Amino acid sequence: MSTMLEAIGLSKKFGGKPALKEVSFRLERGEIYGLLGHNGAGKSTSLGIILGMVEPDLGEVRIDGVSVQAKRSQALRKVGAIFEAPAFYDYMSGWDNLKILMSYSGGFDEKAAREVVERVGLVKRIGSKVRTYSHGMRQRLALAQSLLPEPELLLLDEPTDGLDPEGIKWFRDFILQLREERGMTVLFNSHLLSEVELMCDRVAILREGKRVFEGSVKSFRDDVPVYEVQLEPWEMCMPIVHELGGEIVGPGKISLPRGIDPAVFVERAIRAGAKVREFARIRRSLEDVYMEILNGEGSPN
Ligand SMILES: Nc1ncnc2c1ncn2[C@@H]1O[C@H](COP(=O)(O)OP(=O)(O)OP(=O)(O)O)[C@@H](O)[C@H]1O
Repeated sequence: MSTMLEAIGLSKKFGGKPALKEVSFRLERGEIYGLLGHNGAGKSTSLGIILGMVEPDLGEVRIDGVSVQAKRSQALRKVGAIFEAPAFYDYMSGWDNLKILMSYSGGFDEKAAREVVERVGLVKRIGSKVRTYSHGMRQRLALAQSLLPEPELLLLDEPTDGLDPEGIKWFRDFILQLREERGMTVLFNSHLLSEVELMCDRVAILREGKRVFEGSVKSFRDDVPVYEVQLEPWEMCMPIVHELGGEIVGPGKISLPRGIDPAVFVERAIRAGAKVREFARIRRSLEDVYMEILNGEGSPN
């Protein structure tokens, strides 16, 4: 694998207030990477710096080895992006918008434009005025525009924001297919954790401008198992939790403390006179991990 994007020690202050503090991450070619965090955590600032639209106070971004800060247009040659609300001319058709956008950057290529329009499923409506487009159709047009430079790296700012469930699923399948067919590398930020979980290989979580977590979605799902046990009588729970740790998560239900061998826990519970009614390995979602980290319980890895 080779590195597609490197963000190295990015720091940025706005009016003396830090928005990013020494944030680094790296995307390998073909990776889908999610940038997560609460409102104001620094996600858009990171994307802005990567796109050369925001100047970092410190740090550098390299795309395929080329510095965005030193050689912006060369570095961004292989990049397609949807950043902030894409500005289209509402009184023109989707097609004419694409024509204009292409003419800004090297000239109109009808064949390439037809291909992207087909790819994003806008063929039937590409001749209609953008003012008549739904939010989902605008997003498709924005995606078409981001694909025009035949990018190897896509940067997407809240791409699923405001889409309906069908639109969200379409977007997910679309991105996964782009990666499958072209080895596309994708970096996006989102608040939709369930979607991020389905799409991303790795995620970084930012909190108040600092990167507080980076990890593979698969690893935190599989490597840090959480077990739940249902005991009877349920009154047994308190003394057992008191002795062995864990958390009561329902009547008679204990979430086992992390790191303890579940067999040891169950054996102790039985010895104490409890009956084990249910025992389950719980799959932790990205949301669980996100909440744990941002609520300050520390990193799971
Ligand atoms: N142009 C700017 N001028 C002043 N402050 C800014 C500017 N851009 C961002 N900030 C501040 O920097 C911090 C990080 O903002 P940023 O937009 O990067 O967060 P975010 O994680 O993208 O948030 P959201 O999820 O709400 O989009 C915030 O405190 C924000 O108010």
